[in-house]
Amino acid sequence: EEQEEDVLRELRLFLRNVTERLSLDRRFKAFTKPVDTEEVPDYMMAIKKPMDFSTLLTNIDEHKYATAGEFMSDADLIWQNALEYSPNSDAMDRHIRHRACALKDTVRAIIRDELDEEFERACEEIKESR
Ligand SMILES: Cc1noc(C)c1-c1cc(NS(=O)(=O)c2ccccc2)cc(C(=O)O)c1
Repeated sequence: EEQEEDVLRELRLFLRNVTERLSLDRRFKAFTKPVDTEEVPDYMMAIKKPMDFSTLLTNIDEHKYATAGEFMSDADLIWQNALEYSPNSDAMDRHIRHRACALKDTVRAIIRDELDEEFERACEEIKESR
């Protein structure tokens, strides 16, 4: 009903705000759009579920996330994929791994500081009731 739609609208506003703030951080520029398979031809063979900030925003707009937890699972894919694809000791891989680790810590810090536990529980109850 209406109150439930109000909660889900507030969730989408919060998730868009988090995603947009991450997209503005210069450290995370490589995560703003899908990895370019022209530039990185073997990427799709190595990574089964690519993810990036622009795809997160599209998913939010398509009401794909019923809870912040579901959003976190996709947001975590971004840094997990980067660690998986860039495991080597060369400078480029180390660079992307540092950014991936910074992204992991930044997402967790934002959610811990800004997501109200009661609000997330309300989203989970709406999801269970549907
Ligand atoms: C993310 C990610 N996961 O694996 C890799 C590798 C990256 C990643 C992706 C991008 N953006 S891109 O796929 O459009 C591109 C790749 C190569 C040349 C020019 C553009 C940039 C960088 C970067 O470090 O600059 C790294």
